[in-house]
Amino acid sequence: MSEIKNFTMADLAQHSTRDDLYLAIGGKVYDCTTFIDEHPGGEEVLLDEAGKDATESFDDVGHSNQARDQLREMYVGEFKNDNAGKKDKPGVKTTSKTITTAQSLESGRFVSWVKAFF
Ligand code: HEM
Repeated sequence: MSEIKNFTMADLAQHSTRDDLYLAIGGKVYDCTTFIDEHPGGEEVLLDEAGKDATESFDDVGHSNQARDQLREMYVGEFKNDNAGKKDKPGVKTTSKTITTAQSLESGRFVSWVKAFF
């Protein structure tokens, strides 16, 4: 009966319109459809974040405790970010690969310079 619904990134993205607007904040998913007209910060910012993880933008504003309390009424489930971590890893790999390639290029050049000299 009171089973908790889990939302993946893809599930959340299904609710990204003005008439069906979910946001993920702090690992929880909220149905903000009716709240959109009441938001003191306007509808535009909510529409921008619709169907996404809005944790950062929500925190950046420094919302009051009253704002956080309002969230409770909109709770619909837990956010299971299946993309967590995946985003960063390729970037890190690329960087270290670039450095390695650059370094080996450098030493390669140095070796041929030494060979040419002698
Ligand atoms: C369902 C989620 C949200 C709730 C319940 C909520 C609630 C509120 C409340 C009650 C205020 C008045 C000030 C305060 O009490 O802190 C406010 C202001 C504001 N909110 Fe939200 N908010 C939500 C999501 C967002 C998001 C995702 C953004 C994205 C940037 C945002 C941007 C703002 C801004 C810019 C203001 C300041 C408006 C002003 O001072 O002129 N809010 N919000």
